[in-house]
Amino acid sequence: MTRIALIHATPIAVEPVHAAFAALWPEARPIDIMDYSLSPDREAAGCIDDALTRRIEALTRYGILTGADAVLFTCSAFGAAIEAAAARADRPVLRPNEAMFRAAMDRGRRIAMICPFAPAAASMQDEFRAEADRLGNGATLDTILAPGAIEAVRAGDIATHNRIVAAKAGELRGYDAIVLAHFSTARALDDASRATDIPVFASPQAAAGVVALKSRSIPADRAVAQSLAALDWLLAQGCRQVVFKYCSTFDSTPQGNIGPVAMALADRLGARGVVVCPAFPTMGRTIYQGHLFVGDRLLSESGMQDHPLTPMTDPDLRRWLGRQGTGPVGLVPLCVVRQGAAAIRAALEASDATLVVTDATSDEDLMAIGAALAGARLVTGGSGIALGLAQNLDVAGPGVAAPRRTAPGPGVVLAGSCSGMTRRQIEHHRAAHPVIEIDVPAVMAGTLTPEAVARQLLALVAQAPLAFSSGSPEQVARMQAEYGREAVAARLDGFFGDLARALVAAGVTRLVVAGGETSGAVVSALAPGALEVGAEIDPGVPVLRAASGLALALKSGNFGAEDFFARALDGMEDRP
Ligand SMILES: Nc1ncnc2c1ncn2[C@@H]1O[C@H](COP(=O)(O)OP(=O)(O)O)[C@@H](O)[C@H]1O
Ligand SMILES: O=C(O)[C@H](O)C(=O)COP(=O)(O)O
Repeated sequence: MTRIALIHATPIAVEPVHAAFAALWPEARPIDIMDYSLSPDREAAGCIDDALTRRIEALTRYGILTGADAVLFTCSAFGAAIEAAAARADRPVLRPNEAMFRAAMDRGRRIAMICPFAPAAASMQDEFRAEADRLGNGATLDTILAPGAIEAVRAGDIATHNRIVAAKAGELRGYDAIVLAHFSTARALDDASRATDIPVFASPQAAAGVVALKSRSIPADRAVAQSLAALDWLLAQGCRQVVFKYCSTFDSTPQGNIGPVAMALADRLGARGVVVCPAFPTMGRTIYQGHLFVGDRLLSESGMQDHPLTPMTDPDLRRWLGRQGTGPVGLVPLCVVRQGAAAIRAALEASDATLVVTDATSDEDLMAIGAALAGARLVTGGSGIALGLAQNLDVAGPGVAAPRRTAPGPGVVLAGSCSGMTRRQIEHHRAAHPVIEIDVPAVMAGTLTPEAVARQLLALVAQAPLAFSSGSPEQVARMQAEYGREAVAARLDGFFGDLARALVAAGVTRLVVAGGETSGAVVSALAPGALEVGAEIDPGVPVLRAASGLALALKSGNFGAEDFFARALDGMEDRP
């Protein structure tokens, strides 16, 4: 059982943080280390002096001596000292505000912090500044003191505390998010959320993180290194379950990257019997006897055998992983999955293999697999695997925020996927909108520039134009034979990235992108920061909104119905 040393500088933080653990992570064992002189001493010192810094370090060492897997400070007034202690510790040492600040910055740049304990304000401002600088997002934090609130809670009058904090929240205008400064203030989260339309965040509840990598088809050693770095970061945030998400068509080559990355993550986490389940039944991706199907076809006959970067020529997931050097791979067959969560868990635990392909042909199977994975350190799968994982988390969340608004504005479609579905969607779009074919040989020869295509698109922007590079398997094979697979992909990635940048710079506010790699290139070039997930346009493809107001739909080549492009652009329009 994971042991977390909680270090409290004030008694008023104890109850909220325990309540948060009980709700969000009941399997953990939080232990309390209390030095209630810290908070008044901090107030008297007026800053984090040497003596306080040494005390924070000693407490961190003591927390580790108790055998804790991580140390969490519950008082917000010691940021720099905690950072210094963390640098010397051999396991995660966390400040209370890290996750909350990031969650708030995901909502936009203008953040307000309601702060009942004035001496904590300066160091929290510093922490916020450091995080905003690290992310380069230009976020600003205004501190709003809430006189009387801390005194009320110290006197046990929670109702008054909550009323004061909520009243402050209700007065705020023009902010993208409000954060509540201390663990003790989290008590007022519900009241404050009711008092305002602005999303409100508190420390204990803001504790989830996603890292999006573009590692599907880069060299395996780089994919492993990037994934391990992401894992370390997530562990440092205190994450207790890590999901390695890959495509539900298992996009990879005999060199990787799913097998090597999954093995490296399992090794770092000491995990065995790790589930491998790319099933996404809603999209026709099912697994039976370890073989992946797309609709009523084996994967290798579904069109994926012609994929430009990751041609999937073998539907046997165990054999495919074996070619990627994973060693023997286990199987939990459908007949066991149908016996339910306990049987699945027992089968995974009994397996000698590190990786275990798990059959699933329906959403009910994914729910049972999800239940079996409660507490598993590592899970791997397509996006469908998430279906059954949420039930293990009793997360109310920090309140539902009002969706971001997109200024109605010009919309453009970019297609780099060569999948059959994308090519049909392009033809469908052509019937009512202008469609421009990007001349790939001219791109490779350097005679066609992204700026030229941007100019063509912008001239037609009122009619929802589309530009595509998507070629038939024969055209793709010709380009690759002439220039090499990686060179074509890299050049087109760069082209789409520059094209998207030029379009957004010229005022495009709605962008639909077809193709996973192509979407990765566009997002890397635009660097929009965290994206808010909105309504689902078609299964597996939501509207995404950036803090800047830009709306995106990033579509796997295979996903979406034939009329997807126009519907996606339409779905991004804000309606009164
Ligand atoms: N005409 C073309 N010839 C060769 N390769 C192409 C062509 N058009 C696009 N590509 C490449 O095909 C790949 C498509 O991958 P991706 O965008 O991930 O789509 P999907 O989601 O269908 O896998 C990209 O690497 C892209 O650069
Ligand atoms: O066809 C598929 O299943 C896709 O390649 C896929 O899995 C993409 O998934 P994503 O969730 O859109 O990355």
